[in-house]
Amino acid sequence: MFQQIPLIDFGPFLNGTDEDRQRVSSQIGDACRNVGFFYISNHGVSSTLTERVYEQAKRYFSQSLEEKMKLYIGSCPCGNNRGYTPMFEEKLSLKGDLKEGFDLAMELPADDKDRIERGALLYGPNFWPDNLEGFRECIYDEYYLTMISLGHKVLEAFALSLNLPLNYFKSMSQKPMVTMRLLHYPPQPVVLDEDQLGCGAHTDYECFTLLSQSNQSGLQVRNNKGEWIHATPIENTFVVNIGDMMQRWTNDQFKSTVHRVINVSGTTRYSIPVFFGPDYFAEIKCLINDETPKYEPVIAGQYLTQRFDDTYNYRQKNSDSSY
Ligand SMILES: O=C(O)CCC(=O)C(=O)O
Ligand SMILES: [Fe+2]
Repeated sequence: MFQQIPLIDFGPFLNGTDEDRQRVSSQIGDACRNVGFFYISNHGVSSTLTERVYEQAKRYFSQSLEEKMKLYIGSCPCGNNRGYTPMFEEKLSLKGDLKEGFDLAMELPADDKDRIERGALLYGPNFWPDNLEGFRECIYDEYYLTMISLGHKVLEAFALSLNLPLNYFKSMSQKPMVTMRLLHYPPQPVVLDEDQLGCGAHTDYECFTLLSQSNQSGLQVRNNKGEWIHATPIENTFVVNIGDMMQRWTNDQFKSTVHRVINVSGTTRYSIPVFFGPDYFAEIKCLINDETPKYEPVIAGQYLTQRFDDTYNYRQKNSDSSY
């Protein structure tokens, strides 16, 4: 039963010896098995870069609704879930979430071979604003690509903690489905409508999430007693949490823990999650030897498409969930 979320120094994994990497991985493995959430410090991403991304997020969201709706996620040309999500569009709360977002993922051409020839429709280009100079460079060229590198390191730590070779996940994350979101939560009244939270109770869909939070608290994590534990922001850290694909992959060894956001800070809250999934065609199939698999194998991209279909208003007509 956890009462708090562990903080793990990731520096020795990045810069240390093999022994350091084993030690950090074992701390991470414990956190993944018992909590499903942990913070990492000394992750190598500069705080100045992160601050600049928040500045861009504020700049983006301060535009008029009309301007933002030009990039409405439901009208992105490739239908690959990129662009602007208005308030209440996402239905993790029954009445829709009290947040707006901007989604992007790996920049690939519209005629990407896997997309055209093999139906990997989540691949393709992003849906960028053309009126915000420097936005794309800061968000994508600098931050997104940095987070991809960090994500690969986290996958290495997961591999070691599962007694697998360090590079085990590498061949399955060459063209990874990594969605980054800029999120903006307006303050919400203290009297709560349980059906309308900043982000309703949910688990994440991919393998894991690297989350940066602004100074405002709001994120809560449910422990196995059903108590909500606050994931208070800690400066210069990322919150890392396991998603459903990793729980399936590890046959429930790693926990995809339920969490939600309620912004009662009285002020605006921003956060930047980066959801790290594997390649579209990676097979998510029990990787624990000598255990009976609890889940049917799934193709990662098909699984993720279904999860998006289930939560985004604009995709509801496609939805017929089997997960
Ligand atoms: O905003 C946050 O702190 C967390 C958001 C979240 O859980 C999500 O987008 O899946
Ligand atoms: Fe989440």
